[in-house]
Amino acid sequence: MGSALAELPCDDVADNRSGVGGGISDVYGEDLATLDQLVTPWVTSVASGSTLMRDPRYNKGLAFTDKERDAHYLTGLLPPVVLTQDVQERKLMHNLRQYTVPLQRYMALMDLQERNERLFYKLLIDNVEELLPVVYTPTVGEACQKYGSIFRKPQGLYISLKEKGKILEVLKNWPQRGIQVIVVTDGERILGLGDLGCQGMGIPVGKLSLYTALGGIRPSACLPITIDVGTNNQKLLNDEFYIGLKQRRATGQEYAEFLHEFMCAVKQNYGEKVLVQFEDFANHNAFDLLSKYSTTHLVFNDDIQGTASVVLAGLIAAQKVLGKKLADHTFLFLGAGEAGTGIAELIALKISRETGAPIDETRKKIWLVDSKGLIVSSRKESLQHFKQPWAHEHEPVKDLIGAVNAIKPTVLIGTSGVGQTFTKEVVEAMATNNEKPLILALSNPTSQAECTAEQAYTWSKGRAIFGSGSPFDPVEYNGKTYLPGQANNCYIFPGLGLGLIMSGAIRVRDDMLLAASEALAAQVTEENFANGLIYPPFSNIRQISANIAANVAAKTYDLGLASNLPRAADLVKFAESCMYSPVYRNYR
Ligand SMILES: O=C([O-])CC(=O)C(=O)O
Ligand SMILES: [Mg+2]
Repeated sequence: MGSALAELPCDDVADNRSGVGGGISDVYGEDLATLDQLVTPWVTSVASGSTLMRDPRYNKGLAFTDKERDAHYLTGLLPPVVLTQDVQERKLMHNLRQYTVPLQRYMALMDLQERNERLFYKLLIDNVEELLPVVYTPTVGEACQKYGSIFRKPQGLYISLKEKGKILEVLKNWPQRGIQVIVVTDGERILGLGDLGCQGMGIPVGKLSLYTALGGIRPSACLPITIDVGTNNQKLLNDEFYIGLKQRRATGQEYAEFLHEFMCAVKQNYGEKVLVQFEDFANHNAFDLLSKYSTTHLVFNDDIQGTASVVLAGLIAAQKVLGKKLADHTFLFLGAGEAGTGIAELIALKISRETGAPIDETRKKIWLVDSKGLIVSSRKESLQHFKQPWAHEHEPVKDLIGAVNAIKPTVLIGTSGVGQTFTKEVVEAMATNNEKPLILALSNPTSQAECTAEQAYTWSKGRAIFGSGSPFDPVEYNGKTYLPGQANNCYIFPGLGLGLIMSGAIRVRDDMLLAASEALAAQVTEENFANGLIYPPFSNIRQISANIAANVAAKTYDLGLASNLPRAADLVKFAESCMYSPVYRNYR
């Protein structure tokens, strides 16, 4: 026996087989058992008694029925009461709300995930707006900073330089088969918090929880990985609780070879159709890794491509509020790294697709400012390669306010990783030049946001259309309530991933990102627009993800990059039917 299906007798096999995981049988065919036997160095046995209760995938706590307790040697191991999952959920939400410190809520949720996985996902799905900021941005940032101190159980796979030459063996140690999504970081640029080394693990863990909760990928098909090549963070190197290698980062050829071994091992162990999401790598590696592996693997960089796709969706939606086409805007970015240049490139591509103008031309509507000022042609020689396409003809401008005054953008986007850089002067200049300035402060977590929602609304006298990477509460200004949108890539990657997996995609293409953006933009309702929103609320995110997945899958089929045939007639229905449900299963 190898598959999760076989581990426990279970009444509702249908649920088990739904999922992109039923997906297991769809994607891997009936070969899974064989595949398992080939790659697994151990045998799974049927769990019962206390072992069953200690396995978070199967534990139901007080929700085990008397019949189940009887059949699985649990009688007496639990107090007599039998609770429903709904009552358990209410109790846990009540308990969570007692904690006032976000990190305590984070730790309580991580404990739940390790104790009772289905209940964890039920909470997350049913209370997404309340819990997203806890398991994800911004609290996950603080968790990574303190990961060494709060570390209890490894939640993903750690691959350090010590494992050089043995990465394939390390992958085989991971207990689950049928992996469909890997989120990997090397911890060098965690959100806008910089190099957190091995403690970046919180990010792949958090992203993958959202793959399941928001995108319906089975938890057991998700693999968080942290590659530890050292850290240049002296504070961590001096910290006795630091969990990673205490050495400075490997770079250059040593780094490239290690990552190459990893990427080859992943393909060898999981095949062509495993999705590898690169997350929070530093600029100097992120672009190279993406371009190197996008022709041989199913890879996606969330910070470059996911962020680009979510921002483009907001801009497409905003056309309705602003009454302007994308091509009629002038865009200015503060920050010319992964997010900035990634978004800029996708906007240029979209305008080019819409107008037929060559991308070299459409890029000219887009300007970027980095730490040295406006990116202009006279700086070209000294610019990193990913900034060069944005070096347009203009005299040098030394800072953001100078650039706002010179370029007069209609859209201002912050991707600098530096907080409080959209000053009052900058926002006021945007409001002077535009009836409705579109301002996106995308850097995470909240402390790194270029400005707060309150600042954007107050300084623009309530005229800004504002979105941010980290969540902000509604703002009262002049008797009116403003709802800031959260332009975070978590709108995109769960649905995109689902679409790639359900179609059996073998490569990611920009057209799939455009398809994701269009699907997301189409979910914004008149009511949302009336509230000043350019994104739909998260409360409906599973449906949104299913729609994104369907559009991405359709594009994948159209491009001839889908390997799961035949194509389902109704891709939205198919996406929905693939999604993992956290409702408990009955054990026979
Ligand atoms: O994790 C988030 O909230 C968004 C993101 O990818 C980043 O800031 O690096
Ligand atoms: Mg990221």
